[in-house]
Order: sequence, then structure tokens, then C-alpha cells
Amino acid sequence: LEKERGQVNFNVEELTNIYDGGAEETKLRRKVADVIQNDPEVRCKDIGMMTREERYIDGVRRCVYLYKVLLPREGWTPVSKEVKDYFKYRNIGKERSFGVHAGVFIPCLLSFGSDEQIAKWLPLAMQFQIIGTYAQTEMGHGTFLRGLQTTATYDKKNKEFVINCPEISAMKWWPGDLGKSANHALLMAQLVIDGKKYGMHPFMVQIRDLTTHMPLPGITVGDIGNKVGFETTDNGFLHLNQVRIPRENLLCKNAEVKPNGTYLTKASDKMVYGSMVRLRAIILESEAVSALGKACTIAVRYSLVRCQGELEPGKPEVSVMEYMTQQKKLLPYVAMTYVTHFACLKLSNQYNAFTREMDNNDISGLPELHALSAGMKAVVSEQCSDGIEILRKSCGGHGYSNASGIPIIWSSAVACCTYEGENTVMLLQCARYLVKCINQVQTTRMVGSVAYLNNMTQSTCHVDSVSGFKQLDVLVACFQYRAREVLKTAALKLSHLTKHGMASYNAWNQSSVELVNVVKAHITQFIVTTFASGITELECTKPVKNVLQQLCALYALSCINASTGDFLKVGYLSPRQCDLAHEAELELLSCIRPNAVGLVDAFDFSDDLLQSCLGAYDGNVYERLFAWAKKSPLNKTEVTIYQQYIQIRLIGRRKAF
Ligand SMILES: CCCCCCCC(=O)SCCNC(=O)CCNC(=O)[C@H](O)C(C)(C)COP(=O)(O)OP(=O)(O)OC[C@H]1O[C@@H](n2cnc3c(N)ncnc32)[C@H](O)[C@@H]1OP(=O)(O)O
Ligand SMILES: Cc1cc2nc3c(=O)[nH]c(=O)nc-3n(C[C@H](O)[C@H](O)[C@H](O)COP(=O)(O)OP(=O)(O)OC[C@H]3O[C@@H](n4cnc5c(N)ncnc54)[C@H](O)[C@@H]3O)c2cc1C
Repeated sequence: LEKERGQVNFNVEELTNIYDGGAEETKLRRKVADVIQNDPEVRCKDIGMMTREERYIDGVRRCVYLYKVLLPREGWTPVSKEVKDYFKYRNIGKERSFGVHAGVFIPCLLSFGSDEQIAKWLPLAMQFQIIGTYAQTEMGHGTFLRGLQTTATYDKKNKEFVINCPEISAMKWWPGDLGKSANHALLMAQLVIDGKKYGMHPFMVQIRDLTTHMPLPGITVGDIGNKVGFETTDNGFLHLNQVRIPRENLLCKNAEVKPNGTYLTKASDKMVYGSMVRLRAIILESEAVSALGKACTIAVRYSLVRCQGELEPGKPEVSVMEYMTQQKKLLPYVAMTYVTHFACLKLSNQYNAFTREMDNNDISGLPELHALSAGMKAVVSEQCSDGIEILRKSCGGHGYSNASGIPIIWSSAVACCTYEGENTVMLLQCARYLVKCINQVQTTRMVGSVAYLNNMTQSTCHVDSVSGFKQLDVLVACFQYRAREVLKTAALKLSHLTKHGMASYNAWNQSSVELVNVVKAHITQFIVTTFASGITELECTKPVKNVLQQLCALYALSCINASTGDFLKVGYLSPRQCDLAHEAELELLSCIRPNAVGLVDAFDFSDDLLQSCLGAYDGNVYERLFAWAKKSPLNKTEVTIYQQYIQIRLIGRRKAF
């Protein structure tokens, strides 16, 4: 790898600083990483050999130590930048404990609680005197929130709410930290007053005794069992049987129930969805893009040291990175990590701007933010988790071992396709907004992520050279035209179906397969446009700008070459231009290849964080693999009990004969 590093033609540290958002950010992140790596109590462990129970207990222990010992020792608070960096870069799949408490329960308390309620519960939550979960999803409903069955019926006489799960499908199912850790739940239930339903509302419900940690009367709670990943998280079930809570436990920033049962709404009913917009807008970096970056680091470093086969007959074996097919598997995902990282940054900045507007009671930006966050969450989580699996396979047999570190990264990242809104449902939410926009574009000027719809002129691409397809303005135009045209076609189909008498809900269902593709085109347009404009404004050395431009072009071309049908159907690219775009991608792979190790080094993931025998900085793969395998519990004895049992059985049988 040192030889590879010698040929990198840009300043890796400069790129790290750009990726982090500045040299000071890099310094802070490294300070946090040093603290973690040098403290045996929280440093990342190789949990590949641990049982589920050991992982859960280890995760809880580390998190309690982090909050109770490390933070006070370092002078940090749970919301200080260092802790955010800790969780942004913590090892995916390793420290999930209290992820929902810290990342969902507390923010939702701030979103839904009145000032008095925040003053009451926030200090307790921040000090871990109460551990909370966010209990919305039920065994029978996760997507269709209007179908949630848990009820909160107001009892005027006692000024209480009676929380009840009327049937097994109403049981809360999946909430993180619920199974064994939480003693409180921020519970979403259908509010009922005098027999009238008011929709989903947030309630604070204590579920366990604060001293004994035993479930309170009427509460049945536990862990839902083993999963694909998230092994350190006790995703749980919660059944409530006529559980009574005080009237004051309805979190009432947006709506309240007076003592006499009068219902008072204070904000748009869509604000109850606000918590989901927040998480969709901010989790992508840590849960999807960072995971892809780790997998890229492992797969690229391994591919550079793994020698397999002759490229030129009779010559020494080459590293598998010399094969174009390997470069095609790896380098577009290195590009995707950079490109989506900056698009996610733009989305989270847009969310932060919206929260400031919301403080001034202006929620006009919510529809665009909901659509963009839903679309980005679906497209980025799917592209990243699909990419991680391709990167795992690119490592051959050793990629199938937990020693590579990639399976645990994938098993965690792929969950992002489901939680916080199942991806297809999220794509269709974004499609709702896009169809509204295209139908208004004749009379209303579009802004934000749909600004490209203002240009409705028909055109075609005029590029007639391979190098022309490496120009960012050409690529941005390709994506904007394709996104607009596929949206127009889908909207026309919708209006055609309804004009010919089909009910609108049925027309929507009949068009939903195209609409999913429309949103993917819209979001990749947003990602490419964002990165291309970001590079233009970026102040950096020429070699770094050049490599970023190559990455943007590579990501764009890999997307175009994966969906040339769209570009042909809308008449923007000719078959010959599709061939030129394909050649442009291959040329870019060769241009970027010499910088591959520098591009993943710039992500700056420490060996401790990667926990990978294949992806360590020094590239000593085989020594690490053998040392790792020897730790297998099966190797504690030369002859395992099972082998002895088999021998006895076989010997016994021979004697019998
Ligand atoms: C580190 C890892 C941590 C992991 C933590 C994981 C935590 C979780 O998973 S918590 C559970 C997450 N669950 C979800 O996200 C549920 C997904 N489902 C939904 O959002 C809704 O059911 C939904 C909107 C898709 C469909 O519901 P439905 O009632 O049919 O709403 P629908 O008719 O489509 O929309 C109603 C209106 O609300 C709007 N709306 C819907 N959702 C939102 C939102 N989040 N924000 C703003 N507006 C919204 C729609 O745009 C629509 O507006 P309009 O009528 O003007 O077009
Ligand atoms: C690791 C993990 C952690 C989680 N943590 C939490 C948590 O802390 N708190 C919490 O409340 N929940 C949590 N969840 C639950 C999660 O939010 C739900 O699983 C998610 O919202 C999807 O809902 P569902 O499971 O009911 O899927 P469903 O909605 O039943 O989806 C099943 C299939 O139906 C399709 N489908 C459903 N509705 C439509 C539609 N209208 N149009 C087209 N297709 C549709 C979907 O696309 C999907 O293919 C977690 C889940 C996971 C996996």
C-alpha cells in the first residue's frame, strides 16, 4: 500500500479537511477518535465472536461508561459536538445501545413537549435517570400511521388517559432500546375523547419501575429476538392493557386536552410527522454514507494487496484492482460516498433552516422538506446498502467472513431502507409532491430541489465526444432533463387515466411503478446538481478539485450507464451518445485508479473503527486473518465436545455391528 500511496497525486489531508467541513472539524473528530481508541472501556471491540446477549450487555456497558465517566472526564455534555462526532463515526453496528434514547426519544421530547414538560423530563433523560424509546410502530402497522390501533382514551372524571392495545396487532413492535433498557416510552397512540378519534398523538408513558426496573402493572415488555443486524439493540415489544397516565402526559406543544376534555390544536396536524422528517434528514450520513465509506476503504485497500492471476501471460500475478471489472465494482462507490456525503450535508442544512423558520411559526417549507428527505432517505439508503454488498462480494471468500468487517457494516446500513419509513412508501411520498409541482409549473415558479422544472423546453444532448461526457455541466443537464421528462410522462399517464373515468386512487396505484422511478431520477438529479455546484464554489488546490470533478463525473456516468433506457426513451441521448458515455466512464475508472488508496485514506477511518483484517491501513491482511481466526471459540480446544460425541456414537455403532 505504501507503493500505492506514493503515486497519489493530490493532498490527502486537504481532502480529509474538505470532507469533514474544515481542518478544525478534522482536528476535533480525531481528538474524539483518540479518546475512544485509547480508552479500553469504549474502544471498538471485535464483536464478531460475541453472542447476541454479550453484544447487548457490552453495548449498554460502554454507553453508560461513555455518559457517566468519559463525558464528565473530558468535560463534554451529551449534546456537545464531540459526542455528535463520536456517534457520527462510531463503529456501525457496534454501539447501538441507547441509540433511540439519545437519537429519537430526546429529540422527539423537544419536538412535541411543552416548555414545562421539557423542563420536567429532559434533565432526567440527559442524565440517564430515565431511558426512553420511541414507540410508534405496531406489530400490525408501521407505515400506515392512521391505522395505528393503540388508543389513548381520555377519562374526564379522573383527568387521565387510558392507554390500551385492543388486540395483538396493536402491540408496539420494533422500537429500539425498548426490550430491556427503556423505562419510559414516547408512545404514539390514537387520541379518543367522548368516542371521537383525533388521530395520532404523542404520550409520555412510564413502563418500568425506576428502582426495580420491573414492568409496571398492565405492561408486558420484552425483546423481539435476533435480527439481520443491530445486534446490540434490544428492539422490543410493548403491550399496554388499560394503563392509566395523567392528563399532563400528553406531550402538548402542538395540541392539548383541557381538564374538561376540550381538544385544542395549536399547530398543523402534520407537525406530528415532524420527528420523522428530522431523522430522515440527518441519519443518512452516519447510517448509510459513512457505512459505504468504511466498506469502500476496506474493499479498495484489500483489492490493492490481493494478488490473484496473471494479467499478462507469464508475468507475475497482479493485484485484483488491475482488472477493469474490479475497478468498476469499487470506484463508482468511492465516488458515491463523496457525492452523497455532500448532498446529505445540503439536506441537513435545509432541515436546520426549516427548524429556524418553524420557530417563527413558518412551516411553508415543510412539503418540500418532507418530499426531499423522504426521497433522499430512500434513494441514498438503497444505493449505499446495495453498494456495500457489491463491495463485500468484491473481496471474494474473505469478504464473506466477519473478519472483513463488511457483513456487520452491511447488516446495519441495510436497516436504513426500512426504519424511518419503508423506502417504497417514502419514494411515493416524494412522488406526491413532484406530481403536484409539475401540475403547477405553468402558473407557479418552482424553487429548491424542483427548480429544474421551470425549464420545460424540449432539447437533446449535443455532445459528440468521450471527453464531452466528462464535463459536469453536460452531466447536470442530462440528469435534469431526464428527471423532468419522466415526471411529465408519469403525470400525463395519471391525468389520462383519471380523464377516462378511473378513480384517482386507482390511477395512482396503476402509475406507482413509474412514479418510483421518477423519484429516483429526481433525487439523483439533486445529488449530481448539488455536488457539481459545490465543487465550482469550493476553494481548494487544483489537484483536489480535479479529483473531485472526476468523482462527480464518475458517479453521474455510472448512474447514466445504469439507466440508459430512460435517456433514450426521453430522446435526450442517442445510442451513439450512450456508447460515448460508457467509454467516458471506463476512461474515468483508469484516471481515478492511481488515486484509489488516497481517496479512501482521506475518509480517515482508523483501524480501530474499521475492525477489519482486510482493510487495515498497513495492508497486512494474512497475518491479521490468521490471528483473528485463532480467536474463534471453536479453537479453544483441539477436540471439541461435539467431535468426542460423534466419535463415541460411531465407535458405539461399530461395536454394535
Ligand atoms: C440509528 C438508527 C435509529 C433507528 C430509529 C428508527 C425509528 C423509526 O423507525 S420510527 C417509525 C418510523 N415510521 C415511519 O416513518 C412511518 C412512515 N409512514 C408515514 O410517514 C405515513 O404513514 C405516510 C405519510 C407515509 C402515509 O400516511 P397517510 O396518512 O396515508 O398520509 P398521506 O395521505 O400520504 O399524507 C397526508 C399528508 O401529510 C403529509 N405528510 C406525510 N408525512 C409527512 C411528514 N413526515 N412530514 C410532513 N408532511 C407529511 C403528506 O405529504 C400529505 O400532505 P398533502 O395531503 O398536502 O399531500
Ligand atoms: C432496525 C429497525 C429499527 C426500528 N426502530 C423503530 C423505532 O425505534 N420505533 C418505531 O416506532 N419503529 C421502529 N422500526 C419500525 C419501522 O419504522 C417500520 O418497520 C417501518 O416504518 C416499515 O413499516 P412496516 O414494518 O409496517 O412495513 P410495511 O409498511 O408493512 O411494508 C411492507 C411492504 O409493504 C409495502 N407498502 C406498505 N404500504 C404501502 C403503500 N402505501 N404503497 C405501496 N407499498 C406499500 C412496503 O413498500 C413494503 O414492501 C424499526 C425497524 C427496524 C427494521
